[in-house]
Amino acid sequence: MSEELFPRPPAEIAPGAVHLPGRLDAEAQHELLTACRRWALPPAGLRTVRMPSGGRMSVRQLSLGRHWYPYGYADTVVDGGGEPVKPFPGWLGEWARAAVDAAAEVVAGTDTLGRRPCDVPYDIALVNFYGDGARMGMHRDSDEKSAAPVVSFSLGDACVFRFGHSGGRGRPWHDVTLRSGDAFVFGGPARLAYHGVPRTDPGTAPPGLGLRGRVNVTVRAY
Ligand SMILES: O=C(O)CCC(=O)C(=O)O
Ligand SMILES: [Fe+2]
Repeated sequence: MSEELFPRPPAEIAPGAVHLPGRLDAEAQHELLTACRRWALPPAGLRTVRMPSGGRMSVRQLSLGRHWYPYGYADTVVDGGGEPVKPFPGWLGEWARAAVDAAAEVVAGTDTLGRRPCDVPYDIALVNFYGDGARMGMHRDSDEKSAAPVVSFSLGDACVFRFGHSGGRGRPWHDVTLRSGDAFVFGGPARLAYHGVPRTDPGTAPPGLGLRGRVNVTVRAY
């Protein structure tokens, strides 16, 4: 990304966890954001997630392919209006597989991210919308049966993405800044690591994108 003051090379944050800065160019970011805006409309659009504890997530969310609710997957919005979930688009699976292949280049010499080229049948995406002040606590993505890598794409405001380990929510962890267009892949030994978003940095979205806030799309295989 030429406008960055300091270069941001791809980096293996932990074994199996790879940050791919600037993975999506401005056109791809715009394309993904346009799709997110379409998906966010009802039915089965953006909603506030209620936790079993009675609290609400500050992040608003929608699902594609299968509906995620705390804690499982369903074909319909079982904790909302009961509508069928929107389909998972094939092109998003292609983007995810290509990102896994790019991440595998970074960890070349290890097979932590599975077979090359990536042949994972990605079929689920969670789209998270972070308004000012929204955050996501430390958690694991553990409701999928598949051990395939998770691929996340970020749009809009930058955030601190906290990536820990599978042994618990606590330290050690790495804080990584995810910016608009970045991808983050976590598989292999990192697949069940705890991670979260302690904060976003409002107002840091690329001016040309036309987004206030942050959108994150995580692609998974069920
Ligand atoms: O917003 C992010 O970057 C992370 C989202 C996440 O961890 C999730 O949807 O499970
Ligand atoms: Fe997650």
